[in-house]
Amino acid sequence: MQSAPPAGTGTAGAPPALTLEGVTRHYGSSRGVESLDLAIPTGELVTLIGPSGCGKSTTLRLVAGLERPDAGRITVAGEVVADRSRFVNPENRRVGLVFQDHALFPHLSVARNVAFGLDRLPRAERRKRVGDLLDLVRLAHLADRYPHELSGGEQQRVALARALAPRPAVVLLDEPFSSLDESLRAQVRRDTVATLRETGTTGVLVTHDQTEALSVGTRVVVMHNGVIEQADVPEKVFEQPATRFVASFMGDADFLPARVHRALLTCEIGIVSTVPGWADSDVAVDVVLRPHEVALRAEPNATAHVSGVEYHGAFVLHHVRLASGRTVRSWQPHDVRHPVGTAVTVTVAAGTAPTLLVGDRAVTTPPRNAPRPPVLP
Ligand SMILES: Nc1ncnc2c1ncn2[C@@H]1O[C@H](COP(=O)(O)OP(=O)(O)OP(=O)(O)O)[C@@H](O)[C@H]1O
Repeated sequence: MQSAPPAGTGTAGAPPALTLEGVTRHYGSSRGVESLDLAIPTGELVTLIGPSGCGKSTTLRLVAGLERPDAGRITVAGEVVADRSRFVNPENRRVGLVFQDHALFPHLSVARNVAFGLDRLPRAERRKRVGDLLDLVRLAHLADRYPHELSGGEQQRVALARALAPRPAVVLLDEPFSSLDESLRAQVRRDTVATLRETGTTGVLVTHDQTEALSVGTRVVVMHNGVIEQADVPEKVFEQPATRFVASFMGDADFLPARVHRALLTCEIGIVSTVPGWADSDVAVDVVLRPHEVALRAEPNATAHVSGVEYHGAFVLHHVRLASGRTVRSWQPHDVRHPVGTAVTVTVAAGTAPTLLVGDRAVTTPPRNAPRPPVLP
């Protein structure tokens, strides 16, 4: 499930900055990662997201050379760094690392931290490179300080400068903002992304935060149980999730049993939409409804009732219990609040083209051998 990279990245004719082909790593009987396939062109910033234990860190460790794959091949800027017969040590891969805790050397000054990976450069060149990097991350005035004399955001910028200094082909960022408090986080994230873009650096950024994954990544890779469920541009991952898992993990989603009959999608709440190209179908599916697509109208005779109201500031999330006992959620503007117990009619906002699932997979064309909808009495 891989898509073409977004326009504007990659260098014509150049190999991808990073390629994983069939990369597998098991730990005894537990699956770390399984058959990962991914190609990241130069200049892309890919975000890697998934629940705890899905294999994100294992993927980074394999690329960094801190682990060996059991099978498959990893290529960095056209050079095979790991496969069945070859294993390049971490220090000889063109891979930079930025960790959550920054992992700076406490006994070295800022400048010497940044210079750490540059020992092969002549002294004058090394000094120039360190100066350029400190200018880039706006820390030249703190070059002689030690890590404990820096704020969390400054430490993170030093870690980024240190990772970029040897001109890596790829920088791996393992939850780089999670130790920063909320107010600092957004600023450091903006600075980091700007620095990566300015230097044209290819990045893989692991995050737990869906908004971060969608807003920062030129492409988002969603992992689950050691496999890649979907790798695509953020809009596709959110608006056209490939699987039930991606639909529920990336944003809020409710699922209702539905039917596509002669190109008309219906479910418990009535007609949802037309489904072009399904004119000859009569298929049972599940429809994915996002709370921002669900509209409510108070109506005394309606069979659905508001079962919960959550105030989120700008918006109010309404939980609605349908006649079947199933629940859907609806975002309403902050000045709309239907009290618990209100009878409401539920509809889907005009123009919505919801995701349809057969089993756990999204379908865009009428599936062969799809389940027939139950015959209603
Ligand atoms: N050294 C190890 N020995 C045994 N099992 C391991 C080892 N490292 C990872 N695993 C297992 O491999 C799977 C993937 O772990 P990994 O650390 O890559 O997940 P993750 O997505 O990074 O999780 P988190 O978000 O919690 O950091 C998990 O089931 C984990 O228990």
